[in-house]
Amino acid sequence: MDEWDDDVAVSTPAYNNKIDEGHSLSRGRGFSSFDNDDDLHKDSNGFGDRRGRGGRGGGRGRGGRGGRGGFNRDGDTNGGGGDFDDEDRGDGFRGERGRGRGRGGRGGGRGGRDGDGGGRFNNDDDDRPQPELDENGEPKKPPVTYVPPEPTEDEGEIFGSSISSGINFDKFDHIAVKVSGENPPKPIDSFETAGLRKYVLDNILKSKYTKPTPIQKHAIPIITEGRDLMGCAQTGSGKTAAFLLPIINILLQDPRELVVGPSGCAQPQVVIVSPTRELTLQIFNEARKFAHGSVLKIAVAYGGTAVRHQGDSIARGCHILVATPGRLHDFVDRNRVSFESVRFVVLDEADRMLDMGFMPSVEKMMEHPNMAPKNDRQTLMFSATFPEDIQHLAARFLNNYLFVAVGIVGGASADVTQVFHEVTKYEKQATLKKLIEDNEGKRVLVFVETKRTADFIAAMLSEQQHLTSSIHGDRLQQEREEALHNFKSGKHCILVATAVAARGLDIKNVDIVVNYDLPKSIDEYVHRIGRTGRVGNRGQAVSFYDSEKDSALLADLSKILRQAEQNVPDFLQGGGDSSYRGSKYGGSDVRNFNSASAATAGNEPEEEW
Ligand SMILES: Nc1ncnc2c1ncn2[C@@H]1O[C@H](COP(=O)(O)OP(=O)(O)OP(=O)(O)O)[C@@H](O)[C@H]1O
Repeated sequence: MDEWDDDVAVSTPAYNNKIDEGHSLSRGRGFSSFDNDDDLHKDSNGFGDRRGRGGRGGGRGRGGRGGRGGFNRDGDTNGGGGDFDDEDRGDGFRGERGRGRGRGGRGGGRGGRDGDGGGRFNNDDDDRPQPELDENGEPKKPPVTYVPPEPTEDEGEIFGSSISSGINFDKFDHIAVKVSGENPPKPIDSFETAGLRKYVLDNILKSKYTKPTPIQKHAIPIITEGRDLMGCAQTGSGKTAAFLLPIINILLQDPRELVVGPSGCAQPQVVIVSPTRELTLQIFNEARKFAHGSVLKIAVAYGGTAVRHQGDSIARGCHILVATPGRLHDFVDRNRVSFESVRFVVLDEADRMLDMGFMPSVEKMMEHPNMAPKNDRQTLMFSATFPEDIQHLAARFLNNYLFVAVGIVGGASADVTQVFHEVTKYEKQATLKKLIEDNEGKRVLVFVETKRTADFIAAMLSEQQHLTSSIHGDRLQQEREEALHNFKSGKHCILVATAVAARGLDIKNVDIVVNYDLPKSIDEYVHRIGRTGRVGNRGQAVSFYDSEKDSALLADLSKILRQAEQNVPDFLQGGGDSSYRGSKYGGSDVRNFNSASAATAGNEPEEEW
């Protein structure tokens, strides 16, 4: 047994120990009935009407901070916790987020056993085997033994992962771009004239990229010239390659010795962090793709997997390490990874990485005694959304950076048609069923608010013979990867997901994104609907608007719709001030650089934001 595996553990609920086979009521997921529309939404009071699931408790919501407070060092979000607790952050702090999420859920619920008064079933009478408890009264966690499949060596698979660009790809060139900061370099026109090495160019060719997207045109020379960058461009517009290509090119152009310290402590030259495991894995595969055939070694570290396996691979040395913050710090704390040789730090989904939940992990990394000071490294941040308050927070990690905004900072992809249905919570199930029936055979990604709803909806659709998977933070990592694989491969046409799948995931042929539950923030909405309509392909987003629950989002939604030149339904009209911190068309740099150093291309702004 690996000592680390003891420490980095997940809860393995009895109901949840199979790999993804789709969902079925008969598999004992603990749903006693589907006529519980009411029950499905009743949990917002934080009480654990768990209907026999026995595990994740009711202490979510406001009561959610009562538990362990989330100092799970792995940030291993497989490990139960509140119903919203999905991402792979490092030091917990989940309970401090706006909505009072929090790991407290784990302690509180247990079907009412702990006297929270909420549970319909009193588990005193429950003769099912109860989990063994640890010294804190928490269910003892079995070690994580999941070893993910080895990354493919098959060229066809390596280069076949990209989404082919769609009919609107050329329209990217008409989006206004604003670059601010001192002395920005000129954007490139083509990959061929960007001074990239042959390896990199060959791999671009094999990826079937014919020309750079706007963010790539600007980011490639900026990074190549050694500058720090905050890059903001719409979902599905190639931000990953915008940082990977120049970084890989520099590592090949100006190679430095690959260092592995005493007892296998790797010293990566590039550290890329992202908020979720699946996104981390995706970036890892993208990095392997663009570095294919070269000497560069790429490694990955994310939670929910056996630590020894990843540790062994990292200990062989890596130029590029792609990681979730929790697992990264685990390796750093155990002297398996050191920041001594770091040349580049990349925060993907940077606004998420810098919000309250992840900020402690990011600070810990950036301010680690081994980490090169910001003048001696390049720091790069990317996202489709970059609220101004987060930009202020980001600035302390950046050195005289350039800010690139392609289109409106935080704007939705214009290639996604956004449709809204006004529904009550009681009508959501029927509306979803009809939508799925009307779109038989289409690939549909359904977002819900809670893990519990994700399981419920997945089971409901499976019961109706729609092959469905679900992905959320209570599923084992193996199940999560299987679910995603089944959806990507088309084995299952429907994937029901919590916020864990909202950002970054690049899945081919997602026809429709459904917001069964609308998210709380407009940025989250933009990321979610951005899972379709990528690289110039058309997509559709259908959102269920429940005026009782979603009215706080109303002004933001109507603004986002107008910005994307889409119809605003009557029920979304009005709504007072938008909380959305949109800015002038083309985005805004909080440093208020005047247009002196701004390079603008494409259409001029039509609307003030
Ligand atoms: N220049 C290009 N030509 C054609 N396809 C491209 C190009 N650049 C990237 N792509 C493809 O576009 C898709 C989306 O890219 P990527 O995932 O990097 O988008 P993103 O901007 O990071 O989106 P998100 O904000 O959702 O994370 C990928 O499948 C990628 O392979």
